Amino acid sequence: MRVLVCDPISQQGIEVFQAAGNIEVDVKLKQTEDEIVNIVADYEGIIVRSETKITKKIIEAADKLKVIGRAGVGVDNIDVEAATQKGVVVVNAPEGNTIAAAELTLGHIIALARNIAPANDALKGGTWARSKYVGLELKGKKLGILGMGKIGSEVAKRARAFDMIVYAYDPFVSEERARNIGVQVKDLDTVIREADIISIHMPKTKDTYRLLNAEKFSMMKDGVYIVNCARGGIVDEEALYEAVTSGKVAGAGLDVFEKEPMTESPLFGLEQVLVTPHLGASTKEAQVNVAVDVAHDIVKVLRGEAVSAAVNIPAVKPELMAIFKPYLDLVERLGRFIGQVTDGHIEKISLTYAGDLAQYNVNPLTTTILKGLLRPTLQDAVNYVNAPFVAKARGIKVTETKTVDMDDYANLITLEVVTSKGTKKVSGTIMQKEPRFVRIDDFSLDMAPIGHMLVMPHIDKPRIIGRTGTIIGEHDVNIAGMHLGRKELGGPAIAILNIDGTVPEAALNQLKEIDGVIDVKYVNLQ
Ligand SMILES: NC(=O)c1ccc[n+]([C@@H]2O[C@H](COP(=O)([O-])OP(=O)(O)OC[C@H]3O[C@@H](n4cnc5c(N)ncnc54)[C@H](O)[C@@H]3O)[C@@H](O)[C@H]2O)c1
Ligand SMILES: O=C(O)CC[C@@H](O)C(=O)O
Repeated sequence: MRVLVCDPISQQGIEVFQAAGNIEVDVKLKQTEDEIVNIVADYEGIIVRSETKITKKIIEAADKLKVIGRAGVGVDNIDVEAATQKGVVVVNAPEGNTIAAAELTLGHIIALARNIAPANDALKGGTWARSKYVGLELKGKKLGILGMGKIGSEVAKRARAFDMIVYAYDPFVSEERARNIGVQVKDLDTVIREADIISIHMPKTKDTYRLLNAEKFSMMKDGVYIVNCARGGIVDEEALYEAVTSGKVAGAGLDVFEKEPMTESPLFGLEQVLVTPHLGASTKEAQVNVAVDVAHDIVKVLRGEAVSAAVNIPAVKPELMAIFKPYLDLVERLGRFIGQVTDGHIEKISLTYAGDLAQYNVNPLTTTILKGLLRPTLQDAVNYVNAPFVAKARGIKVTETKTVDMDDYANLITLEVVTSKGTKKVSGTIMQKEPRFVRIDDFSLDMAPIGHMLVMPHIDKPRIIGRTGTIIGEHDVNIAGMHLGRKELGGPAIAILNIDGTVPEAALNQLKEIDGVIDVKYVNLQ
């Protein structure tokens, strides 16, 4: 078998293939898409870091390809969907560079606070400028961490060692876990308003793209520092330039950029901006870790063994697959649904399997529910293999209850999620081979969990549904179906509307204003 290495990786990673015996390695760096397309049909495996993009065109030309390995965390340079469609496993190395990225972040923070880069430039240019470069002490300052995952947590621990007050914004971090490492969980706007230094450690997703923009900069303290060692694009670079030149932002440390490689930017002309060329993972130790981790997983995939960090393949044993197959789709939808209707930090997830399924090891179903639930926020960082680990690492308690007694359905799966803002529950089953939701909170209903929906808990009274239809119609959104559930006349009720597309924010706000409507959530289960 042959593995193509497209970006430089540590020699120890290559030695893993040599030790495996029957795997030949070709290192071909800095190739264009077309050059890779021309040779990729000869390879069973590919390894990249962040430079080379493994596009749909490459994947489609890769007839023998079984696995793509990312020596690092982010798989945003790999078309995972195209790989999944072609049955190619994508593996990454999610932990090997955590410390390296956390340490570089601290490097940026200290360098900004003490003007190390401009003072260095001035002195080497012949200027002994002591009063110009008076800095700030970190002790007692508030560090606002956006994204308290692996790297954010390590940054927090190190900041606590500097006696900083650490605030974190991350919907998937429990307050208990944050407390254990001395971090206070806050909402986004509080972190933005109160932090002296803001450091980004979240993935780049549609929710985080340009999260720090002109509006957010205007809310910040005067003289705030911004550090981004996560992904380019989370900070709006033009807005940052304006904020630094206006003096709102005292300085910024950037390891990542919206377009990479980035060699020219107006930001490079500002002495308050410290830049590094995506060096977060670039330590000898991290490069050995990620290359060795990903090489071991590639060898396992090529040998047909289970892997620890598959990004796109469910870990379901073949003999259980036939039984679980219809339920995997159902439970993923249960998870995705709850993931989009809950507010607040998730504290506890309870799963109940009632009926025939209770006699089996339902781990694959639980993992799939967790993956569905965490995916809207964590995106590629959570997969079928690591979802339970990711939930545990965030201090989320997961309990599983099984009961074979079930009167109404052959099987009923119930997912209940307790967050800092309340409890939400949804139950589903398979009817005539199709997934159905049959209970939401305490309301019985029967609906196909597909497509776009509006979920509206409300008080059962006239004019709510009519007014809803008018508002949705005014925004040119077509209603395809509707499901209502209520317990008693005039009491709490729920309306689920199937709609033919997304709903503008303005429509959601108008719907929330209707007298009797308790909440409105847009849910996408496409
Ligand atoms: N500069 C580098 O070389 C380098 C090296 C390693 C990782 N990274 C990047 O650093 C980032 C963090 O990596 P990690 O290993 O800690 O990942 P992680 O998955 O452990 O943590 C990411 C955290 O972000 C949170 N999050 C996701 N969406 C959010 C949102 N909308 N709002 C708030 N929080 C949100 C998640 O809940 C999670 O806890 C990633 O973007 C990764 O690609 C960069
Ligand atoms: O490969 C690199 O050096 C960057 C890695 C880093 O951005 C990651 O996501 O792991």
